[in-house]
Parts: sequence; C-alpha cells; structure tokens
Amino acid sequence: MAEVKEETQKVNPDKVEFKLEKDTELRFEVENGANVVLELSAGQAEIFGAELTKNKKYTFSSGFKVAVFTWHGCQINLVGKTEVAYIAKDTPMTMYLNCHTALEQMRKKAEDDFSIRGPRVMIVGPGDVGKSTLCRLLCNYAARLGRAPILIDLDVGQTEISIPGTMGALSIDRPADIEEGYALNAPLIYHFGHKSPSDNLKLYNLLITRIAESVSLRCESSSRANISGAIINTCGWVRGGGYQAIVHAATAFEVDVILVMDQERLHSELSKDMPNFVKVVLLPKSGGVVERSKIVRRDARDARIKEYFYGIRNSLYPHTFGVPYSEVTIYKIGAPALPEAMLPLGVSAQDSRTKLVPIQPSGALRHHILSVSSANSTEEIVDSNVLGFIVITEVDIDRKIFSILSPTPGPLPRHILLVMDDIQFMDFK
Ligand SMILES: Nc1ncnc2c1ncn2[C@@H]1O[C@H](COP(=O)(O)OP(=O)(O)OP(=O)(O)O)[C@@H](O)[C@H]1O
Repeated sequence: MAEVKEETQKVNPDKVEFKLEKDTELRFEVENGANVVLELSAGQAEIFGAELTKNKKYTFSSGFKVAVFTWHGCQINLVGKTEVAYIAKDTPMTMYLNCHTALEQMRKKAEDDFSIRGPRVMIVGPGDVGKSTLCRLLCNYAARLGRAPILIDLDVGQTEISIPGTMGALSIDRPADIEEGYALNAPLIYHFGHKSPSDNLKLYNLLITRIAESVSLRCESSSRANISGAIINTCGWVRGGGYQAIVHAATAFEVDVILVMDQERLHSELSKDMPNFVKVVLLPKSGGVVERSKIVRRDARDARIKEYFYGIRNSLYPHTFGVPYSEVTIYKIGAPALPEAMLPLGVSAQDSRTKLVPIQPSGALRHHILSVSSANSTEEIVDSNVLGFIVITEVDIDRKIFSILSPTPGPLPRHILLVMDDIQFMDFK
C-alpha cells in the first residue's frame, strides 16, 4: 500500500504541529532514550481505538510506536524526539471498523435471543502484522459501547495481559489506558514457562483447553460476558505445530470468526480446515506496523517484567524479603522427551512434557522468575492458575534462604513455585 508522507511543519524546535484530515493517521516512533509528549489541540482522535482527551498531555517513552487516527480531522502537537513521524492517508481502519460493526451486530442478536451467545473472534497471522493492535482496537471499540468482552492472550512471547511466559484471559470493561495499556483487574493467568509455544506444544495446547473451560464458565455466570463475547490474540507461529495450535484454539474456544492478517496461505488453509459456520476473513495489515528485531522483542519482554514489579513510571514499590528453602517447593513443568524406545509400555514421549520436575534450591536460580501457583497440592499444579510472580534476587546457600523480589509483602500466599525456563530478570534498581 503506497503511503503518502507529508512534510512536518516545525513551529519551534521543541514542538511539532500536525494537521490531520479526516480518515488519516499520524504515525510516530519515540527515539531511543527519549520521551514524546502528545497533545490533541483540536478535533477528535484515537489511539488504537481509545479516544484522546482534548488538551491532555500523554507521554510515550523510548521505543513506543504509535498511530493517532482521526475519523473527522484533528490537530496534534508532539514535543520530544521521534525516530520517525508522518501522516498516512492509506489505512485499513475502515475495514477494521467494519469488523467491529459486524461483531457488535452479533452481540445485539445475542442480547435479543438468550439461546445465542456473543461472538468469539480469533486474530491470527505471522509475526508483526498488527494482531495485538487489532485486538486492542476491537476491545476498545466494544468497551466504548459498554460491552465487556473477554480478551484471551495466547501470545506467550509478547502477552499484553501479564508477563512473558504466561497465557490467560482478562475481562475488558473499559478502554485501555492510552499510556499504560489494559487495566489488569484480576486477570486469569496460567504458567507456561517459555517464550515460544514450540518449547512445549503439549503444555501450550493443554493450557488453551483450560482457559477455554474457564471462559465458558465465566460466560455461564455472567450474561454481560456471554453477550460481549471473546477476542483471542495468538502468536505469530503459523506453520506446523503453530498451525495445529491455532486449529486447536479455534475448536476449544468454539470461535465464530477468524480474522487472518496479511497471509493468504493461512487464510486458505483455515477456510479449508474450519467448519462452515466459522467465518474466516482475510484482512490487510496496516502499513504502519513496525517489524521488531529479536533485540527489540527481548527488550519489550524485559520492560514488561520490570513494569510488573515497578509500574510504568516506577509508580510501584516492590518488596524484598527472605524465604527459607523449607517454606517453598519448586517445580518446572515438562521433562525433556525421552526416545520412545526408553519408555515403559503405554507411555508416550509427549506425556513427559506436562510432568512436574522438582528443582533443588541452588545458586542457579538467581535472577529466575517464578510463578506462585494457586495449587495447594502437586496434583493440581498443571491445571491451576497463578497468583503472581517473584524473582529470586539472591541465594544464601549457607543459611538456606532465598532473597526474593515480590509485588506484595511477605509471606508468600502459597508454597508451590514454578520456574520459568528461559525468562529471567536482573533487578538493577
Ligand atoms: N498503524 C500503526 N502505526 C504505527 N505503529 C503501529 C501501527 N499498528 C501497530 N503498530 C505498532 O507495531 C508494532 C507491532 O504491532 P503488534 O504488536 O500489534 O503486532 P503483532 O502481529 O501482534 O506482533 P507479534 O505477533 O509478532 O507479537 C507495535 O509496536 C505497534 O504499536
């Protein structure tokens, strides 16, 4: 899609004014190490579906990639260093709005007829095509109409509702905050332990089934949730096992609509493999979606973990306290798969992928993130959600005590901890 880039008009060295015509979008990326302050000085505009308040100053930090869209025209002021800032006239926003309108019609039908439930829509596509952004847009538009859809995030590498290595569901009853994202009120989070589903596909699919069961229970108990439906974000792995996981999720959540972003092949495969009642729709990606390198993704994961403990602008004060080895039991979920020939009769190599592996306390746990399981016994662990996360900052081997960083003061609410395999956090603060 050809982008029309307009020259920016400098008013003074600090402030740049942009006049946007209707149906256009200001795209900018905050320079590394800088902050950019945005203000809507005239008209109406929104960021990923959340409306901007006139004359309010919004601050975006280093690396943020933002699109300010206007349906009717507006004026935006930016103060601070941007990597890039331009106005684009070609956007897929009308198509995205049409998707929202179609979902809203399905909600209205569910409101009128109790035998029908609200729409369950899954967004799929390769990496960096704007899946999370479209989810946010659809959630925000729904919330602006008073709906409360359930957002399900299966993107374990870049989840927006918890820290990396987890997957879960969050009820959205108001638009995401423009600077801080979704209000994380009591999300239902499960421990996966890795940043890619391919690291343990068996566990990944099992957790999808668990989350789907919880979503169904929630819909049974809340007619608002049932009518509002669900919006499911997925990760960018769309071949082989990744494709199978998409099909499994579509079946487990009983989706009505799959929005395929930017890949005809995936669209054609899903159209063929899904039952007829599932609408599979191909959507273009926005020309503004930015491709992220491995390093940018790693930094985003680190930032997400830091945010969990310290808040967006260091607004939270985590606690550090000692936990004796004897007060906790640590496990990892999933033993390495053994060759079939070495297994007892009737046991499959895949069974070991959801097995609990006890982890002995040692210095090797330093900087590791652990989920605090809600389980009271080992039998419940794999199926149980987590209550929160801690980081082991120090290990006193002589005194047999861990020093931990925790969002809440001690003692820990439960004693079973699950270690994240390859996700760590260095607490330099
Ligand atoms: N129209 C736009 N203009 C500018 N930036 C955008 C636009 N849409 C999305 N972005 C930015 O592009 C980046 C990638 O988008 P997003 O996270 O939605 O992609 P994704 O497909 O979910 O990625 P992945 O599955 O690889 O995690 C984000 O930083 C987002 O803020």
